[in-house]
Order: sequence, then C-alpha cells, then structure tokens
Amino acid sequence: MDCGSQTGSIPDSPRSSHLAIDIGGSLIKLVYCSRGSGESAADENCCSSTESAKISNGINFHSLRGGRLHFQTFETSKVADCIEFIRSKKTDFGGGWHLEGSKEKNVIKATGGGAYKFADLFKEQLDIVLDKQDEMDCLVAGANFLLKAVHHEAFTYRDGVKDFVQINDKDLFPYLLVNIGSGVSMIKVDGIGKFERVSGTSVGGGTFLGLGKLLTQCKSFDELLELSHKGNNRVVDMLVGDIYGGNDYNKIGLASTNIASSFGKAISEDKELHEYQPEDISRSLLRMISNNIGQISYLNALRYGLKRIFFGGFFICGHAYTMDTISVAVHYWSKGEAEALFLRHEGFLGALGALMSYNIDKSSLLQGQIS
Ligand SMILES: Nc1ncnc2c1ncn2[C@@H]1O[C@H](COP(=O)(O)OP(=O)(O)OP(=O)(O)O)[C@@H](O)[C@H]1O
Ligand SMILES: CC(C)(CO)[C@@H](O)C(=O)NCCC(=O)O
Repeated sequence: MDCGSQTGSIPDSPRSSHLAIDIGGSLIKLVYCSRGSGESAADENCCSSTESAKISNGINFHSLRGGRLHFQTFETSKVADCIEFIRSKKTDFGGGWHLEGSKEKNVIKATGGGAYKFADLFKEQLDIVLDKQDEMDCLVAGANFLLKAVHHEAFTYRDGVKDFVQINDKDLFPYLLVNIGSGVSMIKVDGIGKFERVSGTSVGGGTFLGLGKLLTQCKSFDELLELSHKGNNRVVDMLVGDIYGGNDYNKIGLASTNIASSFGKAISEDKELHEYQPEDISRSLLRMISNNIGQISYLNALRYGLKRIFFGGFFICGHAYTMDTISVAVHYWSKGEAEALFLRHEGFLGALGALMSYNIDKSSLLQGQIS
C-alpha cells in the first residue's frame, strides 16, 4: 500500500497520515500508515501490545514506498493502553487526524462494536471523534482489497504445507468470507461492496478462549494455544472406535479414529477436571471449535454454490492445527469440492476496510504496493 504516494493519493502534510481502528469483543486492531523517517519497526512493540500483535507484526510490518503501514493490537479489556498508544502517536501525526470534508479536528475511522461502546471514552480522553463504519462493510472491503492488491495473500493449508494461491482478479467472486473473531460471521461476497451476511455462530474464538480459561486455568490465548500443541484430544474426545469396539463404521464413512463426540469421554470416566491434562482439554476444545466452524462454513458454501471459502479473524492467528482442522473439515464435508483458504492479514480485515474508507485513491491502493 502506498501511503506516501507521489501520485498524491493521500493529500496531507508530509508527517500526517491515516489511522483506522477496529474495536471488537476481544481485541482492538489498529492500522495506520505513516510517512517519513520517524518510525521504525521497533515502535510496534514499545507499548503493551498483545503477544499476537508481536507475532503478527513479524509478518505484517511493511515498508512502503514513501511510507509505512503499521499494525497493532490490544486486548479490548485494556482499551486504556490503546488510548495511551494513540495519545503517544498524536504528535507524530501532526497533532491530530483531520478528516477530509469534515469540520471536526480529530476524527478517525472506526469499526466494530467498540466504535459505539467506546465513542464517549475516546472523545473524553483524546478529544477524538470516532467516525463509525459498518463492521461488515469493512470486513468485506478489507478482504477484497487484500485479495486484489496483495500478492501471496491467500493460501491453502494441508498437513503442514502452505500453498500460496494467486487469485485471478476476474475470477474472485463469488466467495464466502468467514470471519472468526469472538463470534463468527459468514458473508457471501459477490463483488466490491456487494455482499450479504448469510450466517453466523456464537461458537467462535471467544468460546475457545473463554471455555479454555475456565477449564485449564490458562490466563491468555497464547498460553492456551501453546498447551494445545502438546495435547492429545483422544484422551477427552469419544471416538467412533470407542463406541464400535475399535472398528470403523464404514457404511457411513466413519473411521474408528473419527471423533464421534467431542469431550464425550468425560461422560463415563468419572474423573474430576483436575485429573485431565490441560493440554488435552485445550487440544480438544480447539479441534471442536475449528471443526464446527469448518462444517458450518461448508454448509453455507453448499447452500449458495460457493467453491471458495476465505477464513479471517484473529482466532486463526496463523496457527497450524487450527488451519489444518478447518481445511480437513471443509475438504471432508464437501468431498473435496470446496476449498478453505486463509489470509496472511487475517486479523486486520475490518481495520484495513476502515482505513480504506478514508478518501484515499483506491487505484493506487490496488496496484499491489503492499508486500
Ligand atoms: N492475544 C490475544 N488475546 C485474546 N484473544 C486472541 C489473541 N490472539 C488471538 N485471539 C483470538 O482471537 C479472537 C478475537 O478475534 P478478532 O480480533 O478477529 O475478533 P473481535 O473483533 O475481537 O471479535 P468480534 O468481531 O466478534 O467483536 C479471540 O476471541 C481469541 O480467540
Ligand atoms: C456480533 C458480531 C458481529 C460482533 O463482531 C460477531 O461477534 C458475530 O458475528 N457473532 C455471531 C453472532 C451470531 O450470528 O450468532
């Protein structure tokens, strides 16, 4: 993305720039582009950003021709840290954010539920007005932008192998966008600005983290994911073989190793929670939620005749087991007809969409200048 375009796509003073914010149920995502030499990648980690921000900064930090695009996250429960971060950036941004065509001095584009919930707080603490952008509009705009503009944005993931897929511009629509945040939204996208939210489920990333915290005493998402690496879901899940005496149930296509019932082993074992390993619980939970989302996504793709399903949202976090489970679910249920695709900038679709709602030259944004 060219934030400091010499073609004049961002008609601002040399240091000023644009910042957009997506305030969700779990995480706040900030995207801002800046010009000049004052900033460095190290800036990204100087505040109390979450661990996943650090992870994502590793892959998401972009040097731009004449400017830079920065990505930052905060836990929504730590909105005060986000406010401090923005305050610290205010001087770098020439004292504020000026919205073209608006009389307001400090206005930033904001999406997600928190744009409503925290509007007064931003006004009181920073004297900033949040210019609310619809969450679904932003998710779709962000996804369309990335898929059209960014080389190697989308990839498939199977058995630990990531294959980048270059999507032909003329062959992008229609597709299903599944955004896995705290909750999950499923959106049929037919074109630029043409979409319908066709489904959703409340069993999403918030469920994984919430239940995970309750069941394992983990304190953070990263801790919970880390545990899942070491776990064995078969200790907790009831398999087809557990029911069928070690046999497959071939007639309906179920192998003995298939999960018959997530967490089903806990029914009969008469064990207390502390007698299970948190690693196994975390693994089972991650598998249950990813599998369920993969299945509902496939059903919606089938319902609308869509072959491609793009998955976004911070729940995915580039995590191998999550992506593998979702891919297997889509492949299994669709008998190989539909394909799960993941996005490198998965967690920032809404924030990027909000950034694009500034009056910036879209044609320059769509010339593949984001790496
Ligand atoms: N560092 C982290 N802290 C908390 N959750 C994280 C973290 N990293 C990844 N996650 C996962 O990402 C989910 C949030 O994803 P995302 O930021 O896309 O959604 P959101 O915008 O907060 O939610 P919604 O769109 O439903 O309001 C969390 O529920 C959790 O499963
Ligand atoms: C409520 C939103 C859109 C907020 O981002 C999201 O959390 C979501 O899509 N939840 C699922 C709600 C449902 O469709 O049942």
